Amino acid sequence: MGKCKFNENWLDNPVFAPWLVPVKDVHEARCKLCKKYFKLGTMGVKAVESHMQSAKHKSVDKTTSISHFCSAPACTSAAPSQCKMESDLTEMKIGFIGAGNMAFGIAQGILMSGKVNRENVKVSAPSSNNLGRFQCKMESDLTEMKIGFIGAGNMAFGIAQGILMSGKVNPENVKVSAPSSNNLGRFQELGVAVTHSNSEVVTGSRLVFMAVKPHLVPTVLCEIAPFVTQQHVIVSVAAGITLATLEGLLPPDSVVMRLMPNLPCMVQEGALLFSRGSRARPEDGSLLRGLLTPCGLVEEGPETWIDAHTGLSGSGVAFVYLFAEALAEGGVKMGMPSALAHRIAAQTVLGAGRLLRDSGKHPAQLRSDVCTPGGTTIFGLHELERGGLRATTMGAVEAATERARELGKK
Ligand SMILES: NC(=O)C1=CN([C@@H]2O[C@H](COP(=O)(O)OP(=O)(O)OC[C@H]3O[C@@H](n4cnc5c(N)ncnc54)[C@H](O)[C@@H]3O)[C@@H](O)[C@H]2O)C=CC1
Ligand SMILES: O=C(O)[C@@H]1CCC=N1
Repeated sequence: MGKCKFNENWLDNPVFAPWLVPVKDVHEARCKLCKKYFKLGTMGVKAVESHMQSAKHKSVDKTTSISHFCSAPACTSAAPSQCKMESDLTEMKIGFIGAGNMAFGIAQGILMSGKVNRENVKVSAPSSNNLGRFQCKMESDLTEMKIGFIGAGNMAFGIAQGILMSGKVNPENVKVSAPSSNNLGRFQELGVAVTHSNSEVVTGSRLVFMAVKPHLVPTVLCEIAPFVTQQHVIVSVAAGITLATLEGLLPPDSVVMRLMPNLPCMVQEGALLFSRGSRARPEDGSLLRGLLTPCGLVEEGPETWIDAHTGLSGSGVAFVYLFAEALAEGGVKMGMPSALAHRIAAQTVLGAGRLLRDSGKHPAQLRSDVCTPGGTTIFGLHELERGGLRATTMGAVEAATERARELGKK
């Protein structure tokens, strides 16, 4: 999916106009009230709406709370004063005749305001074709959804932090389980509930992330199976563990998905790929995507890609860290203070990554842009080629992918 650009028309929206500012990078925008840049990612205007719904923004933008109702695309021409005439939105019954894109856009906008009660909205259409997304979207109002994590390790924390930073998920609706209290403190600091009981997480959640080490997944699935119903969505992040294994150990008709995230979800710059199990509907995929979008790039693909993504990106993060460490140590070897060299290496990796992603250029093109003929870079690149960096890196992705496949067979 392409990355969204800033649309000048958004500035005509009276709800956005008081705070939204375009910036040099067309894939970003700035909130002048929060003094914060935020990415448009693949969400476009939804990212703008999402920022507007964040706790931080709401805390500084008290004056526009009523006009948030107008944030749906179809409401952009309505003035805030018109909206204020509707004094009791929570009680109002709202109907849509027709379930097309415009109805969906308006419904989504008014529900995101949090001021309209989902139960008070009804949609009619002659066929059920378009109705699923209304049901899914209404049901999935993320602020209401109960989310569980089984396993309180690094990856569970990364995802929890990513989704909570969006402000869309209420920390009170999140619960995490682990057998010991060792890792639970940092979750409590996020405001989420903790327990030692996996079954308590399942019974109290609609969507459950299975985030234990792969070899523990079968044991934990058998433990929770009696509590899993068709209303649950079980999302495993365990490397290698296949959808067939997950479905085979849970009750028939369980809705299961397989997700491979990576650690930068923690800073909302993850790269995530998921696959739906045989009983997971497209709406379940949309639900997961909607939930995880604040964690970074979220893609859906066939299950055969998940192990490759594990090698390329799940593990790939560690390969990049190794390279960053080596860059810094090169600087130290050449006489630079260690702390400074590591700060510069981190910034170099970050800057190179952002330019690669945001320019859309092939890495070979950017590499060529850095190389002055007869200059420093080509001498350095020659050394890397001599050392087989490219082949070694491809081999690392292959080895990690094969290991994921192997884990899945156990
Ligand atoms: N760390 C990473 O960068 C990534 C990890 N993953 C996957 O995420 C999963 C978790 O990995 P990490 O978070 O790195 O591991 P971790 O070792 O940091 O966390 C595992 C957690 O599971 C808990 N646990 C152990 N037995 C349990 C049980 N019976 N019931 C409930 N919780 C139990 C542990 O107490 C710990 O909190 C693995 O399956 C891994 O393949 C996927 C992508 C990236
Ligand atoms: O090393 C592992 O097995 C996990 C999966 C991908 C990243 N960490």
